[in-house]
Amino acid sequence: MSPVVGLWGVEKVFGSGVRALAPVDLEIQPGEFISLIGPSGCGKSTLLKVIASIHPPTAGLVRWWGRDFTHVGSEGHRMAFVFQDPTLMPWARVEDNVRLPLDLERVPVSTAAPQVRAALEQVGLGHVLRHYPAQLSGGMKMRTSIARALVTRPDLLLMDEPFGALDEFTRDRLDGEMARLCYENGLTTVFVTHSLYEAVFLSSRVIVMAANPGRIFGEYHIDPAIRRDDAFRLSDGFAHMCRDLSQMLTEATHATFAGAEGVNP
Ligand SMILES: Nc1ncnc2c1ncn2[C@@H]1O[C@H](COP(=O)(O)OP(=O)(O)OP(=O)(O)O)[C@@H](O)[C@H]1O
Repeated sequence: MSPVVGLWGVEKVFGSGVRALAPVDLEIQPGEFISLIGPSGCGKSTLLKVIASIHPPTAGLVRWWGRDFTHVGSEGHRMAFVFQDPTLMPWARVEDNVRLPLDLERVPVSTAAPQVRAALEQVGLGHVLRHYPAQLSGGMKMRTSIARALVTRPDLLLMDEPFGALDEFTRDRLDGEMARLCYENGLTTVFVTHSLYEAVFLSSRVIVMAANPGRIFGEYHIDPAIRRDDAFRLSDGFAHMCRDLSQMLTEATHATFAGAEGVNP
């Protein structure tokens, strides 16, 4: 079976000359929850945007469900992106914000309404359909943004540090909700984060990146069958995995500096 997304020998050099991605090989399998983590500037967002086809690669091959990007968007091959900023329309009610992707596809409002309600219920916001963004907390705004991504029933969810701006308590709660949502539905997810605790809590595979040039340094696997709940967060196993990953991140950071010396003498 083809991976959901496959990248082979993918490089990205920006017009400024910055080599954001050295050759990257990555195959994302159905149902995986992958986190991208690594030092600032190592190309996490760039890699996510290449996967989203927001950035075309400079070299290499990317395939979505075994085909080129023109096939993405059809039933069974849908992708959605969640940014760090919830980017809600302030003048529109929550339900209208969430309906936006369906409006853009010209889905009739009567057909869209149950999908909008279901997406909002998935993120625990079934009771604020008629609210405006200004009436929501930061966590609720982000949940609305996630509902807007879920409303198209994506097969691949891409998230660029979605909870980075939230307080730790809200973030932990949203992590728990995301884990439940993604694992229960077998939703393939790629998630950029700066938090190794968040990466361990959420992921079935953590990709550790190094910088100068941006590249994959290593990966860390976590049993997808583990229940992502408070008991897991407090367990010795969790602490052990965080220590392992922290060690790998330290090595990636050293490799970053070694790489920087090599690339920019
Ligand atoms: N649109 C762009 N044009 C030029 N250079 C860019 C662009 N986007 C990113 N870069 C550069 O590419 C490199 C990788 O950036 P990227 O944002 O992917 O890293 P990151 O790992 O996500 O960083 P951070 O953790 O700080 O968010 C950086 O040197 C950055 O300055």
